[in-house]
Amino acid sequence: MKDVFTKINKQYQDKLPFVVYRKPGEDILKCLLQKNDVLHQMDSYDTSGFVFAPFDNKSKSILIPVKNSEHYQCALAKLVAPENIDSFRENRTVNDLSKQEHIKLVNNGIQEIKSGILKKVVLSRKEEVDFTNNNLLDVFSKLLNKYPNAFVYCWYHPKVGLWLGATPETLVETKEGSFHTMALAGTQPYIDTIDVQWGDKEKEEQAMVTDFVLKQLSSVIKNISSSERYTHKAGTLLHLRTDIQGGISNEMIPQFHNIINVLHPTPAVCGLPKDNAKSFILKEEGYDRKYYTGFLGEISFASNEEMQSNLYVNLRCMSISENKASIYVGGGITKDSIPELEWEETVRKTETMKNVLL
Ligand SMILES: C=C(O[C@H]1C=CC=C(C(=O)O)[C@@H]1O)C(=O)O
Repeated sequence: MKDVFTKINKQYQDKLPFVVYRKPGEDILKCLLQKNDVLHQMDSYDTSGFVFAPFDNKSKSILIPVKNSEHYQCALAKLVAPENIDSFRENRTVNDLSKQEHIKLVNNGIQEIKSGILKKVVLSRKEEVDFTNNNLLDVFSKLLNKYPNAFVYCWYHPKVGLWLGATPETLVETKEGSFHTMALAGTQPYIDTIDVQWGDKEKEEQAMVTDFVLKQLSSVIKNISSSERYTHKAGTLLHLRTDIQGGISNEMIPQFHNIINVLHPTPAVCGLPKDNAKSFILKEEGYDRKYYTGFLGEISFASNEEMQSNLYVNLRCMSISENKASIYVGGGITKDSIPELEWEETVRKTETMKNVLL
């Protein structure tokens, strides 16, 4: 692992693109080090590499191609068991201006829902904190250890920026003809147990995601089925989760971008109806989400041998520039949302990143 970290440090100092990541629950660290600083914008999925896609698909996704990169992988030291992660602690100071602005945004969202234009909208904000730790890989190691069930990554391109995250949400996994995704929504703090009750608001907001995903996929994925809804632990938070699976054949691979397009952005990060929610977000949020609530991960569709993909929604993430880390957080708004509680949920979500920074 030390060798891989040395190579990544050198790559970063040389201002060359790289990504280093670990899939949920695995103990293998993988990295791709691009040999030049070309910005590869993706036109199709008929390729192999690591995709980094923005929320707004009007901007193109970026690929670190396997073809132009050195790739390494190594075993990780034994991971901290998820049970050992601290429960959520209330230890935060509040920025009153951000709070007022977010509450105003949520109130606007609720109005739009009450007027019938939207059913659900996911509203977010960006919070800046000092980033004084100049050892990037130290922060990345903390993410790996604290969030063993998350997809943990550090991604860099000199023409785009530096991003880190630990996301609990899978967008799409395909392997040997099988397809898997999830509907993840609804949040409460983890306090010592996952045996918790969920309110109607959370159940409804998560059901909207499940229904949307099942409906969208029914025409493109074979034998689609879904699990019971259950509680999923993500660091110091809990979410409601439903697993959705089906079959995908090699002939469907050329249609892969359609599958992505019907799903992304799901109502877990955007809203319903999708187009109205997206317009509302782009107009009202007042900042650029960039790659937050986009997606990222491996695709391997260039050869006939090992066609597979592992893509995750970019949540619980931050971008870093100079001495500032920008932490991105949001939450699903429905007719039953209480603005003050929605604000508190975003504050709790910032802790996923703050836990490794402060
Ligand atoms: C939009 C985010 O979370 C989504 C995923 C899980 C739970 C969510 C919620 O309870 O609102 C969100 O839909 C975020 O973490 O910024």
